[in-house]
Order: sequence, then structure tokens, then C-alpha cells
Amino acid sequence: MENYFWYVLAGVALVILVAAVTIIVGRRPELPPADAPAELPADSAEPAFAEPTDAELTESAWEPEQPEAPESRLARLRRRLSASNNPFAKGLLSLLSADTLDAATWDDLEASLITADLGVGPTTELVEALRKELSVSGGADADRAKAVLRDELLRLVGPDTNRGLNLTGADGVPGVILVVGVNGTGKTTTIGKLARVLVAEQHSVVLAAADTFRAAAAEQLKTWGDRVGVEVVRGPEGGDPASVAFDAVAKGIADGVDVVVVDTAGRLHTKTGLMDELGKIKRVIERKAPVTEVLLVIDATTGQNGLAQARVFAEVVDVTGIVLTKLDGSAKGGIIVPVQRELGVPVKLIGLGEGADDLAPFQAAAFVDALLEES
Ligand SMILES: Nc1nc2c(ncn2[C@@H]2O[C@H](COP(=O)(O)OP(=O)(O)OP(=O)(O)O)[C@@H](O)[C@H]2O)c(=O)[nH]1
Repeated sequence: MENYFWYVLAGVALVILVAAVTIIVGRRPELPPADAPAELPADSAEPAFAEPTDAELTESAWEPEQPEAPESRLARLRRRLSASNNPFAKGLLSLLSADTLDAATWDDLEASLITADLGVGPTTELVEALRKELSVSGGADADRAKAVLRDELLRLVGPDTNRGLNLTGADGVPGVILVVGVNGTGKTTTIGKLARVLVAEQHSVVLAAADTFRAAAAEQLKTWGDRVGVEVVRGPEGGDPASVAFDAVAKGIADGVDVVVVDTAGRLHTKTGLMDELGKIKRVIERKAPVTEVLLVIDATTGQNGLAQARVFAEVVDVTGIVLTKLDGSAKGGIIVPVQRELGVPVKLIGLGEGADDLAPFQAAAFVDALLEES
């Protein structure tokens, strides 16, 4: 009986102990794990879970962006070109309208042209032509100097060259644009901008992310495509670029689109490696549709060095047009002349900024006029 009493007492004590421990533990504030994000203070105006915004609620009604209309885009880009290269052109004009055109003035003029990346050969030609035209009278008035400079620059740039993109595929298949060039020159950005231009001009487009070397490149292209509602065909990172290009062209044919634009990796490992890779991409695409345009992208700020690298690409694929990027703010517009001359291919498009609509068709007369515009 006595034992029974002690058992009951021990049982009651145990129950009280368990209850006490439960209450104490229950009251202790729970500590967040060490790596948890800091909680908002209790009086923060921001709720822990923000209410969905109107934009989020209407996400299902998402509409692709409307790219800038061609006319306003061109007018804006012409102003930008003029603003970035104007100091150079003004310098030339003030030299040419000096009272006397002496040897020192011609030297200064030559130095300015070389600085603007016109290249030695074209600079010599231009200076010779200007000397012939202007030095007869020993000096020139500003208007005459400007007219002569305009004519000579235009002659160097090539006023009558056909610079249109060949977008028309044979027998109802899409036109195929293959975009090549050293990495970092602006290939992916150019393709994104080009897709916008094509959409603005009512073309239907598919993009191929055949730069499988860098996962971010495919992601970047997808973002560009999504913005204007253009399909982007991708493959696994490190996968076969030719197979991505093939799938994209097959999709373009199946969907009946007008143009397929193919992004490629720009690694300059070895010339043979590059030749194999680009050659294979082109061959595989052409099982489905002819490549109608091969655009080589060159960064205008890299000068002669960029030109030397571009030459390797031109040797391994038949380039049909050049895109000169980063012409904004570089005052190196002169590079257009040696680029065309050395590669034997016209500049067809120019990049004038990082903005979505900062790509313009290259027009020789408009370009020279923008350089010489009064501002
Ligand atoms: N200022 C300026 N920047 C540009 C222009 N075009 C491209 N860029 C910038 O150049 C950088 C490189 O562009 P990408 O399009 O990634 O170059 P990429 O040739 O595709 O490079 P990889 O994918 O590495 O082969 C980006 O920061 C672009 O915003 C241009 O016309 N002007």
C-alpha cells in the first residue's frame, strides 16, 4: 500500500514536470536558422506577402512590345551618329577652311583621319584628293571645303553599294541569316535588335540560339525574343550548335515564317576549329533551306585589331554583309572604309547603342551627311 502511494506521487510529479517544460519551450521565441533572410520589422509598411500588382493580375493579357517605327528610329539614330562623330568632322572642316592650307595643316588633317580609324591607304587617298581640289587657291571657304569633303568621303564609303539584307528564301522556305563574329562584339544584342526591326516591318521571325557554348547567350536571346513575341529555339548547354540551327530552320519552315536568324558562338580557338564549326552549321542548315545572308559583326571600337580578327571569320565563311556595332560615342566612324575595303563586303547595319531599337541600316549618304551636319 505504501509502495502504491509512492508510485502515484512519482507519476503526478512527472506529469507536472512535462507540463512545465512544454509551457516554457512553447513561450520561447523561435530563432530563425542562421542562413534565413532577415524578417521585416513588425511595424514595416510592407506586408510579408505583397498583394499581386495589377500588372501581375493581368499577366494573362500580356502583349508583346511594339518596336519603334522605322522612320522615327532612323531619325533618332541619325541624330545620335551625328552627335558622336561631329567633333571629328568639325575638326576636319575647320582645318580645311583655314586661310592657308600649309604642310602643317595637311599633317594635322592626316592625323585626324588616322585617329578616326580611316586607315592609312584611304587617308592618303582622301588627303590627295582634297589637296588637288582645294589647294589650288591656297585656301577654301567653309562651304566649298564641306562640299569637297562630302564628295570624297562618300566616294570612299561607296554611295551605290547594295546594302539590303537578303531575306527572301527560295521556294517558300524562310530566308536564313547566319550571324558570326568574335565574342563580345554584340552578336546576340544585334540579333535581338534585328528581330525587332523585322517585326516592326511585319516579318515573322524565328531565332536560333546556336551559341550553346555560353548558357547565358541563349538566355539573353530568349529575353529579346520574348519581348517582341518571337520564338527562340534552344538546345542543351554545350550541345551541338548545328542541331539547334537545324531545328530552328525546321520550325521556321513548319510555321511558315519569313526569316530565321541564327546566333553562333564567337570563340576564336583555332582557325580550323572555327571553320569546322561554322562550316557544319551552314551545311546542316542547308539540308533544310539555303542561307541567304551571312552577317559578320565587328565592334567599331576595336579598330585594326578587331579587323584582323574579323578577317579570320571572313576566310572561313562567305560573309555577305557586315554589322558595325558600338559606333555610338566612339568617333571612330572612319573604320567603315577599311572594313569594307579589306573584307570586300558592304557594311549593311550599324549599332548605335545598347537600347533595344538602336540598330540602323547603313546608308552611305545619310552617314556622311550626319558626320558633317552642323550642330
Ligand atoms: N554601346 C553599344 N554597346 C553595344 C552595341 N551592341 C552591343 N553592345 C553591347 O556589347 C556587349 C556584348 O554584346 P553581346 O551581344 O553579348 O555580344 P556577343 O557577340 O553575342 O558575345 P558572345 O555571346 O560572348 O559571343 C553588351 O553589353 C551589349 O549591350 C552598340 O551598338 N553600342
